[in-house]
Amino acid sequence: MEQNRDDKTHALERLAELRGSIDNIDASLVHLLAERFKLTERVGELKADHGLPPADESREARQVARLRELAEDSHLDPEFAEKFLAFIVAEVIRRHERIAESRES
Ligand SMILES: O=C(O)C(=O)C[C@]1(C(=O)O)C=C[C@@H](O)C=C1
Repeated sequence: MEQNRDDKTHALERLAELRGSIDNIDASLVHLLAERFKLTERVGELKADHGLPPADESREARQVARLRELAEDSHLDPEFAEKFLAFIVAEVIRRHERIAESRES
């Protein structure tokens, strides 16, 4: 009984420790994403100013191939890495389109 309580206390301590590290990683992800969106904002402005299309499928294909390889090397599911990139890129394209529209009006 006493042993069970010790085990559980230990497990809860370990859980809090792991969650602390997860929180740090989540913070890094948010910071990295914010930096990425700052850069893509500049890309969107450049594209709009020079009449370039918001999306570039050949660039995306190269990014997907590269990320899938990196994911495999890091033991991350490449399907997940691809979906994650697609989710971000879709939002970037939406923002590029908005910038282009605002230049037109
Ligand atoms: O590199 C570009 O041309 C971008 O607009 C950036 C970006 C990206 O988020 O990485 C977004 C849209 C394009 O289809 C390809 C890549």
